[in-house]
This record gives sequence, C-alpha cells and structure tokens, in this order.
Amino acid sequence: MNQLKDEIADNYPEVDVVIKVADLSVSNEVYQLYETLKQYHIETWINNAGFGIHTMMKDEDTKRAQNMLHLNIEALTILSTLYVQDYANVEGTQLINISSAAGYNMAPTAVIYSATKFYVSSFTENLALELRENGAKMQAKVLAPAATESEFAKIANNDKDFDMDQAFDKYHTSDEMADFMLQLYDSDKIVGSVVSEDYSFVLTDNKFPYLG
Ligand SMILES: NC(=O)C1=CN([C@@H]2O[C@H](COP(=O)(O)OP(=O)(O)OC[C@H]3O[C@@H](n4cnc5c(N)ncnc54)[C@H](OP(=O)(O)O)[C@@H]3O)[C@@H](O)[C@H]2O)C=CC1
Ligand SMILES: CC(=O)[C@H](N)C(=O)O
Repeated sequence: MNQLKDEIADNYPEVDVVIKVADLSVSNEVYQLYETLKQYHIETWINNAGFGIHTMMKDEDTKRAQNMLHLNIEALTILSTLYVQDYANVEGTQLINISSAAGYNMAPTAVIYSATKFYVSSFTENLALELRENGAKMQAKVLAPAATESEFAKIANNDKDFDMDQAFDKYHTSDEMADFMLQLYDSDKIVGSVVSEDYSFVLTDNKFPYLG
C-alpha cells in the first residue's frame, strides 16, 4: 500500500493518499473504518475487498468460508448502507460494488463464493433501482469482472505459483479492468460485465428481473 502511495505521489503530486488499515471480515472494524472517514467528503465509494475459495464443498474449510461471508457480504452491506444513508441526496455521488462473472453464473468449485457474488449483484442492482425510482442523486453500480490478473487466483486456489496463462484461454489485465470501471463510472448504466464468449465488456441496466 505504501509503495502504491509513493507511485501515486510521483505521478500525481496533487493527490493526497490516506491509508487506513482494517480487517473488514470483523464487523467492529467495519464500523470503525467508516467512522474514521466521517471527516471527509466521499464522492465515490467502491467496495472492492473480497476473496474467493476454489474447492469442492466436501473439502470446504468452514472458518475460511465464514470469513468470506463476513467480507464479501456483511462488510459490503454495512458499508453500502452507511454510505447511502449519508450521501444518497448528494449530487455526483456513486457507490460501486465489485461482484464477479460468478455473481451472474454459477461457478464450478466455487459454490459459496459464487453465492456471495450473486448477493452482491442482486443487492446492488436492487439498491440502484430504489435510488433511481426515488429520485436520489446517488447512483449505485455493479462491476462484474471475469478472470483478471491479480492476487485473486493465487489466494482462491491456495497456490502462490498459480499460472493464469495455463489456467485461462483469456483473461483481463488489471489495467483493462480499471479502464472498464471508469467507463462504468462515466455511464448511466447499472452493471458493467464481461461477455463470456469473447471477453468483451458490456454496460447494461439491471440484469435480474425486478418486481417493482
Ligand atoms: N481477479 C479476478 O479474477 C476477479 C476478482 N473479482 C473480485 O474483485 C475484487 C478485487 O479482487 P482482486 O483485486 O482481483 O484480488 P486481490 O486478492 O489482488 O485483492 C483483494 C483485495 O481485498 C483486500 N482484502 C482481502 N481480505 C480483506 C480483509 N479481511 N479486510 C480488508 N481488506 C481485505 C486485499 O487487501 P490486502 O492486500 O491488504 O490483503 C486486497 O486489496 C474482489 O471482490 C474479487 O472477488 C471478481 C471477479 C474476478
Ligand atoms: C469469475 C472469475 O473468473 C473470477 N476468477 C472469480 O472467480 O470471480
């Protein structure tokens, strides 16, 4: 994090980077983190922290799975809710939650992870529609990456030498995914996702049917 901060300072000296440390799988720390940010005006909130576990259910480590539920679902829900309560009527604000292709498609060897990301997708789409229908100034959006180069696969597969080139015919670089996130940010659409056939990017409104 400090290295990244230095890189940003070198390239964008006008930007002031503040690092806050929290274990977001612990609910007290989630509330504490939000409290320490009250002094700032927060124009965009991105819930990016998350991890996956690639395993069969018969081999699932329930403690690790519980941490994943706390981080991927609970922390994201609490932080989204607090942010919406404070900023829903502030012009120009956006909440972006990071789901996954596995949040719209059931994924083999990822039964629990995929379910956490279905939660992220449906929670955020429903919230986006609630905000829109009630004339709120905030927009809520879902970014749903497919395989992307990062630490994710090493952690999910518990393999520090995990080779993306061997595992996937196609995947995105983190720069490509960050560019797509900016496209989603600039658009009025709700979901940014990846077409599984050719890995192209697509922006759409809600993908889940809506009862409203
Ligand atoms: N890469 C991929 O193929 C895909 C990723 N995603 C999603 O993208 C998001 C980002 O993952 P990605 O960048 O790829 O993976 P990384 O593993 O590289 O990054 C995960 C991030 O989450 C943070 N994090 C993990 N656990 C905690 C915790 N308990 N408390 C606070 N922060 C935590 C990590 O912080 P630290 O480094 O300090 O541990 C890190 O910044 C995740 O939500 C993931 O599910 C979705 C689809 C595909
Ligand atoms: C859908 C993906 O490819 C990603 N690695 C994930 O499991 O979220």
